[in-house]
Amino acid sequence: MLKGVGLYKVFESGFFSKHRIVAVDGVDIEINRGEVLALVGESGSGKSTLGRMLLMLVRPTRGEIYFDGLDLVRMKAGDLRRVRRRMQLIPQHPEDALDPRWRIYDSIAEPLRIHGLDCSRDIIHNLIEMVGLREEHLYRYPHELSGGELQRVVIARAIAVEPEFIVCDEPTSMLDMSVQASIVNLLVSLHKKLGMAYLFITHDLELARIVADRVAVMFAGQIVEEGVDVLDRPLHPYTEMLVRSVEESFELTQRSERSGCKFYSLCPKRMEICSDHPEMVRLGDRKVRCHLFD
Ligand SMILES: Nc1ncnc2c1ncn2[C@@H]1O[C@H](COP(=O)(O)OP(=O)(O)OP(=O)(O)O)[C@@H](O)[C@H]1O
Repeated sequence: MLKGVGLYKVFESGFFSKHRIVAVDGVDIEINRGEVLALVGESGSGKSTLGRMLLMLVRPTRGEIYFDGLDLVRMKAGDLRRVRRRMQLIPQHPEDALDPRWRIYDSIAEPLRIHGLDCSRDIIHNLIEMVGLREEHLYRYPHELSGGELQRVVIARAIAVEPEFIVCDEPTSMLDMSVQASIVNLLVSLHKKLGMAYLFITHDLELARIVADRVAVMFAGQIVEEGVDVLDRPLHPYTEMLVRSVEESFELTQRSERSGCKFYSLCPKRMEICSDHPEMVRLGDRKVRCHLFD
């Protein structure tokens, strides 16, 4: 359903674009209809940039994105606006998605109005119930809701337009432990009921295990491994290290501009050949970018 091919994103800043950050470095990614793909990796590995690129909220420096065969990168702005209804974002900070001056009712109705869909009272009331809130919440302002309630509102707003694909970008990481589980349960139950596909971005490996059909592991802007039981049977040395030391923070040189494998300097299994760039290798239902499997 959604496919990214050879995606790169370079951020440039400073005078004469002196500073270059390669946030996404040659990613191929595919998400099937109704599937949950978890995207895991440490902070700064490029997960959010990749997620936002797939929604065309960030324009790729290079590469292609296809949604149901439609070429999003070359699409005209008006057509892209129409396709956007079918793809939504649930961001890490729910307050970013809501106008503080608007009542919750208007925030949920807004995407329906924009896309010329039915935004009658019954529809809005049904949406607020679907996310486990009550009618009274509709008439409050964002600052009158808790973090968990705000995230439920953002979810209601995202599902209002009946999307086929949602990027959930660390949707629970800013919430108290006590409400995290209830938001995950809500997202899982909505997925079962409505059947949309999720790209579920998280650095919480346990959460990825619970929600995902498939997991992709990102390191330094690249997907280094992808498949069904990646976290239980890791092949790439980086995934092994990530699984083993979930609680530790590695000293990573993530933005290293060296050629060859990005994980070279940290890899306990590096070989001479690893100074050459490794291609993604397919092993049954698994893909891994490592010379150990050439
Ligand atoms: N708008 C931007 N301008 C410049 N650099 C950016 C921009 N957005 C992201 N970056 C840089 O790109 C890299 C990847 O960032 P990104 O937010 O995609 O990583 P992430 O894996 O989602 O991290 P986190 O888990 O902390 O959200 C980082 O080095 C970040 O500083």
